Amino acid sequence: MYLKTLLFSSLPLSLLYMKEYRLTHPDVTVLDPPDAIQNVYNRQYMLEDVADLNLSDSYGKVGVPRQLVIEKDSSSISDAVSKAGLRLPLVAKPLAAKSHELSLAYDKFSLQMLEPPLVLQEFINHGGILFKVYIVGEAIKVVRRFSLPDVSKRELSKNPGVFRFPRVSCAAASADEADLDPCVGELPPRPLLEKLAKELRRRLGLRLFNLDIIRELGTKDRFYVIDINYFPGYGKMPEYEHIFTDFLLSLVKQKQ
Ligand SMILES: Nc1ncnc2c1ncn2[C@@H]1O[C@H](COP(=O)(O)OP(=O)(O)OP(=O)(O)O)[C@@H](O)[C@H]1O
Ligand SMILES: [Mg+2]
Repeated sequence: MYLKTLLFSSLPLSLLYMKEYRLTHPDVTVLDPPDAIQNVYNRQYMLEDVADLNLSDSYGKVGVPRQLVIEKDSSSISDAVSKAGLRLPLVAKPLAAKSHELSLAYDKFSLQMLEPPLVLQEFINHGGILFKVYIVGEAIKVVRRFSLPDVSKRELSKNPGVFRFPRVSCAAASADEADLDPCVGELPPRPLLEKLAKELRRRLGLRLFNLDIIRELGTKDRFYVIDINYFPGYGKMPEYEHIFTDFLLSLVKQKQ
């Protein structure tokens, strides 16, 4: 059966056009609606659904790092951070998720060197390992990646300043083959990920996305979602050919 599908990435221009197009072409399957996609393009809102979900069961707890949005005025950042009670170090991320110029701020005084608009997020030590959880409709695939190393209290006092760091996902090698400490490298429990993916599919209104998840150092079951990407590089997902084909076939079946 012939299935017409559309993927929309050039936002927000396509938004209006899409709404009209959907009305005039009801036979076309839209994989994910542009307004839902747009929500995960802004770091202020992208993690809101994870925070609201506040998932906690016998397999673990999933939250988001505490964060603060700074719209403008870098001189006010230090006060805003104190007021919000955020702990250093902080990861500074541009508000627009398409920009990847991230930095790590070690001390309060250098916060004024940051350039708003940005999101400041508490840095969570996680043993330098990150879990990329790919979601394709009902399917979930998890891979391990090397991530930023932990920051000790000693380093924190010895290294004042703001450090820009390169795009970690481009540099990071797969940690799947690495000989890792089981406390750090063990994949998050499958039932927990299934629950999380199911809820987020519904709340975000999306079918094609990934989650960057870390496990807090020294814990077995305390997880944080630090980033959500729409339509990530599925080429790096093992078995993507089967997973994607099955996904498209399931759409055909639904249509029938
Ligand atoms: N709150 C945090 N605690 C600890 N490490 C973090 C935190 N936020 C980000 N990182 C580290 O910084 C990296 C990049 O962060 P993030 O994924 O939010 O940025 P990004 O620009 O969207 O990157 P990418 O496109 O590579 O996913 C993460 O892979 C992780 O190593
Ligand atoms: Mg990321």
